[in-house]
Amino acid sequence: MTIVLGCIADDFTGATDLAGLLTRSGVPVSLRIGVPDAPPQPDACAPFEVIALKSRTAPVEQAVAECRAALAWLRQGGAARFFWKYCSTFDSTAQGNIGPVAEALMADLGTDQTIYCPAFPENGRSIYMGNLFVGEQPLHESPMKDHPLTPMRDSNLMRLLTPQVTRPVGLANRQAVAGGALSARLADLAGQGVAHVIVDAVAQTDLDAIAAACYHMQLLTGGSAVAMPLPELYRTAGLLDATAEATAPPVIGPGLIALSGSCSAMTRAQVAAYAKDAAAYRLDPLVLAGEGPGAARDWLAQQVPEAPKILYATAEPEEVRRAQAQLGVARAGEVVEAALAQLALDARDQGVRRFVVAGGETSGAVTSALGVSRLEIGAEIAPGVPWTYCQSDGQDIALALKSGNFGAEDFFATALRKLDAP
Ligand SMILES: Nc1ncnc2c1ncn2[C@@H]1O[C@H](COP(=O)(O)OP(=O)(O)OP(=O)(O)O)[C@@H](O)[C@H]1O
Ligand SMILES: O=C(O)[C@@H](O)C(=O)CO
Repeated sequence: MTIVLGCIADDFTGATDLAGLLTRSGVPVSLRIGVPDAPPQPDACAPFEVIALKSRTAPVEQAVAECRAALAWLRQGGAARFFWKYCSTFDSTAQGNIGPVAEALMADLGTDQTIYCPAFPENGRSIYMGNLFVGEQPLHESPMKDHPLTPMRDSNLMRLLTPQVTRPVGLANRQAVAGGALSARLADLAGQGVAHVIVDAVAQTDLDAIAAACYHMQLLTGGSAVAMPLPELYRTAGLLDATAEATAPPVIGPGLIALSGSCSAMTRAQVAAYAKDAAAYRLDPLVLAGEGPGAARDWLAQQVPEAPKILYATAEPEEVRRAQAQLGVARAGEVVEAALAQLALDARDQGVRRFVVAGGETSGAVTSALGVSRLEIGAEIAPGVPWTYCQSDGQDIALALKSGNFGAEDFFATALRKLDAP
């Protein structure tokens, strides 16, 4: 099948978030882990293809190269429209790659304008006058200010994006979006040479209006929610006639585990809630850096595969800062990711088949260690978090990859319950 929309996501939880929201419309969606080595086979492609990268904190050159390779693969599969998915909290490092990737994709596609819309109202992310809010807080006052890898200290998307790009940045504000004037505003900005347009959105109706005005653009960028209306728009425009076949999910063995490397505020509450009833082991980056994950692996080896358990490095901001001060930001993250990846492998070899993983970077490390290349999208657990199915070492497994701030406080228990009763 020809690819109708080719999507590139900068982390794994973001990729499952996007794939899950697109799946709501009943279109076939395929999620690949990394750019496939083999060229796309038309009979093995879905109209919506999502390629998951682990490029959010990668240096600009590396992120650009990976995203251009993903674009080339998707174009080979027939895609003419593309979506660059980054975080709904616009997570990027000081040398952020959101803008450079967008500019590189625009250059490859020969297009002069794109939009930036990370808003996700269902999960409390909104944009007003170019400023991003998390719930009622501006981004820079929200818990995202303490993120271990991408602390967000400014809420203004124009100020965040401008240093990342070479061409002018502009704003299409809520008045233009809600007043039906977005297309005119984009044309006006294009006339002024504005290549990068931040678009306000505070409600799903705004996102519907944005998608309707922009679905024809070669490149759209944003969070998952602005992509959600695209399948229906493509259907109406005659670009898409496929509907996903209803297939029964594979039967998944009962062994289960939760692994958390996210230090986001919601994950901290979720870990605390789950640890009340599950066996829990806390990973300390300083111990991991000195002694490796041996003690955690021994602990895991003592656990019953079918019993609820969680291994987590999730910690309060002061503890994260303490580990980073001793190890450096990158090494602190790496030892945790490497340990959780090893523990996932151990768990699989012990017979665990149900994995709930919190954190995008963490999910990237775990999924890669499990040797997964493609995910089937299953039932949604919470907005932006579906169950997914894949094979690891020839075994059917289920993975729920949870973005740091998504899901309610009882997420881990809810996820595992919903696997059997969606
Ligand atoms: N105690 C800790 N000290 C220092 N770094 C930590 C600690 N615990 C986890 N980390 C690192 O913090 C990073 C958290 O990023 P991750 O993407 O996994 O979570 P998240 O940002 O909350 O999730 P998402 O991107 O999906 O919203 C990882 O690199 C992880 O290894
Ligand atoms: O957009 C979001 O918030 C998530 O899909 C994500 O990217 C978290 O890493």
